[in-house]
Amino acid sequence: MRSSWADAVENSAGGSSDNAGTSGGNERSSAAARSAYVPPHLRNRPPASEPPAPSVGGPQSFNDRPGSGGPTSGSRWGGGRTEYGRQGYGGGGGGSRGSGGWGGRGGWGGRDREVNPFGNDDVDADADSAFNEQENSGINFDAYEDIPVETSGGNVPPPVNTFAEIDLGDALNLNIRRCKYVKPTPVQRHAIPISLAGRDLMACAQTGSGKTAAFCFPIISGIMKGNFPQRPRGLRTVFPLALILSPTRELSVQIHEEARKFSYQTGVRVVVAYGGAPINQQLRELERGVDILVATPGRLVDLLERAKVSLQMIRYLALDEADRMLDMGFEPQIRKIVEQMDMPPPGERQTMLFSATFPKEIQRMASDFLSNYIFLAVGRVGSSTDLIVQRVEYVHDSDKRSHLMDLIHAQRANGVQGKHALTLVFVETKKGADSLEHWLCMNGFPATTIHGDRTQQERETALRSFKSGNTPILVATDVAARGLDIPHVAHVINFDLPNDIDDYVHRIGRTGRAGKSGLATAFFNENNMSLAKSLAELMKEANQEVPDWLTRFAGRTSFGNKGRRGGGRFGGRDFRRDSSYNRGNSSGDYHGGGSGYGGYGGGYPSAWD
Ligand SMILES: Nc1ncnc2c1ncn2[C@@H]1O[C@H](COP(=O)(O)OP(=O)(O)OP(=O)(O)O)[C@@H](O)[C@H]1O
Repeated sequence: MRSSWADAVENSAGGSSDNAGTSGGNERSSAAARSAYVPPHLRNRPPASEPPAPSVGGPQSFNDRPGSGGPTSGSRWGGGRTEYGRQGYGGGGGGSRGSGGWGGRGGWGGRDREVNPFGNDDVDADADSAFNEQENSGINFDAYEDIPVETSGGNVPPPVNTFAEIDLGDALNLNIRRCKYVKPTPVQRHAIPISLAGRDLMACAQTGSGKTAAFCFPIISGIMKGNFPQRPRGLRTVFPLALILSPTRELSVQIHEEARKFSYQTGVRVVVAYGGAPINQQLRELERGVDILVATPGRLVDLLERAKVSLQMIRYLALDEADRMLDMGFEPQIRKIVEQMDMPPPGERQTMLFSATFPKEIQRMASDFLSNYIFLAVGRVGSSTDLIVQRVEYVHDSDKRSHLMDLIHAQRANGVQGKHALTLVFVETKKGADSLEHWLCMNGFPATTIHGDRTQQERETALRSFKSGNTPILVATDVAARGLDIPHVAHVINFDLPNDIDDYVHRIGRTGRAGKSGLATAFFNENNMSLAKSLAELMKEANQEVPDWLTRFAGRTSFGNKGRRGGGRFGGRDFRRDSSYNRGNSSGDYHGGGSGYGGYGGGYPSAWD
């Protein structure tokens, strides 16, 4: 235990045992309740029942739970915090500029006016000044300059250094300037030319490094410029050209918001569909036209079974958090969507898989969805960014709460508090999240929680209150571990460590994003021994100080460490380069790519940047 933090620890303020069970709170839990397959003759009937529409939340005290009390004294922490709920996310944007260039149910219809997602009127002037100042949203590009990049696959298109080098189209370029993106991040430098060249891609890049834009830009640009067959008209079924799948509702909402900014005034219409929100509202948005559909798998399967969406015109498929989408929880739904409905097969669509982590076994499975693909790794697969200072402290379960309080007090004493210092606390169970949130509130720390047992409206309200700084502590299960881009998360605390090192990587990746620094603290004890080796390795790779006691635990193989991160810092990432893979695929054309896939050291082209 570090003395600087541990010195302040006093007697435990009451133990909690939040470690039991598993985390939940994603589409997995709702998947079981999905309606059964609807035969064609019953399709297009109105759905039998709808989930109730979320009510508009009013002002609430302290956190987002009615009746949740707590001390009201203290400068920033006490007092009645308010969260103002609003209607849940309904789907695509609001209107249209009327280009409607793709017929059928794509593009913006003539009647609608497209709402400006940048939220100001004088966007052009704003964009120009931002461009001229050569400013950006604070991203520190120097932090990324020395990151090694590996690509493997045949005929890899060269990377670019600027957005100007790529012909994304004027309207999209203007939006990039409106977003204040001055130059591409490393993953964007490589991934965008690969995708624009029409190649399938499996891309692995660190958390917070700009993967969303890396898959959105080529899709939007491709739809803007593409010459697609007329989509059927007059049916109650819509035919999107692109599908972006993500594992959680909140992440789908976030991707939708980003994609709407990137596609503003391009004529490309983006709609989101996710579980827990009224389906009718989403159907209305779909019927107004959709080019890019962002969805969670469960809600999409529902829409497909109701024949409200057809995938037969899909030209672009992107899986964000692809390893999560293909793990045991989601794989059946993903296979159903991608392989068993009407989506064109690999080779006839372009497929892009993105994540910060990509275990080999998942890569192997993912190759089913790809054709002659390029593998791109920016930094080591599954590594954390050096921008995050990682601390790990030995804390018994019974001491965790008092230790947490000490950390938060220390933050306050250091002046790191308020709107610009949000703290995200990860716990293992939904019950544990509720209990810790309640305890924090009772002790004068404004906290809220997000997990799978809360209603979608509660989840959205909690997230909004956290983002705004009204409730600067968010207690979360893994539902918030992936993809969420929340500015000002200064500290991620793993109150309960996850069982899998990749989950740890995603959790701590909620801080230290887009070139900014962050802090991650983990409470480690005897329950986490199986993580000791991979955690010590990960920290070492990221140039972090590894406590001696953790190194000792890591050295004890009897704790069942998997140690699957071994093999050198920058080597052996594309599973196709493994000798075992090549033994089983001596033809070398497993991916339909024909020649060039000779495996590691055997003609499998690999380039380092
Ligand atoms: N070229 C750029 N210039 C400046 N900021 C950028 C650029 N590209 C992306 N960003 C910003 O960087 C932040 C992180 O991007 P994004 O959420 O896409 O990361 P990510 O790689 O998908 O992370 P995660 O692995 O956690 O999902 C966002 O706030 C985004 O707006």
